[in-house]
Amino acid sequence: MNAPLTIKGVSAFTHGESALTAKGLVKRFKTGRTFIEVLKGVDFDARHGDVTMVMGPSGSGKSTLVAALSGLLKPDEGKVQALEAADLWKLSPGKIDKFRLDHCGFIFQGFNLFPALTAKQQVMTALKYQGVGPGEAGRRAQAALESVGLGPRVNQRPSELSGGEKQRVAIARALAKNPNLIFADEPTSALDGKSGEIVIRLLRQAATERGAAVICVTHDPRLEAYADRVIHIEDGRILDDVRRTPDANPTPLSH
Ligand SMILES: Nc1ncnc2c1ncn2[C@@H]1O[C@H](COP(=O)(O)OP(=O)(O)OP(=O)(O)O)[C@@H](O)[C@H]1O
Repeated sequence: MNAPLTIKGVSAFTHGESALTAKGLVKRFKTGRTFIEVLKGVDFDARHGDVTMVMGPSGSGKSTLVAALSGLLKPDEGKVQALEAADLWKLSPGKIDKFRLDHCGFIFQGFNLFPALTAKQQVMTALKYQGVGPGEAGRRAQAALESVGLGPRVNQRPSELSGGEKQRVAIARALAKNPNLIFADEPTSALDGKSGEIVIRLLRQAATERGAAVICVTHDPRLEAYADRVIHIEDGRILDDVRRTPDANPTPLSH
């Protein structure tokens, strides 16, 4: 699958082409009087069309790594080249925000939905921030929600949705803007097997069909079946990095 793709806001790219390259990432946190080094010189890269899983024990630095790669948390040392940004952390804070808005989709554990908004309004709001007009935003929000199987739920608020449905709204919101980079941090951990499977399949689809580079932090070894690459991190260092072929028929997560 090598057809060049054109995605809104970015020049054509090809499956397998580099989407993001980080070199020598170091992050320290101050705890009391001492500093703990959570990332110890991490080199990382991700390609268009790949689902890259980041796995490792609790506290190993996975979320910190994703935050540093995605412009959410400035590393103390190192460089992140992402899409056309040669050095993300050299950009002004406003430009980093704009980069995230234009190119990144985030799917985190807590859903981060606005309690007062319906599913459709959640997705529309994200698109409006990007400058999409209300009519177009409405159409794209409806389509995104239908694509995650929430067509009948578009007018429901978070309190009226199950955990799995909320996570699907968060995915629709992240995918509606056609992001080139998708960062997911434990996207299935709060979900039952069936909902988790829908979520990981949608991420797989975004990589395969749209050429998004999906970077997914997980504890769940069953998600490996959907990955093109599995990176193990321990104590702030990458231990191994294995390329694989995603399973054609992964075992259902509900089993
Ligand atoms: N803002 C912070 N201030 C101080 N320490 C922090 C901060 N954020 C993270 N840490 C510490 O950094 C280490 C790595 O945290 P991180 O969240 O990256 O790990 P993780 O691998 O994602 O863990 P988990 O799988 O439990 O989510 C942990 O020891 C954590 O306590």
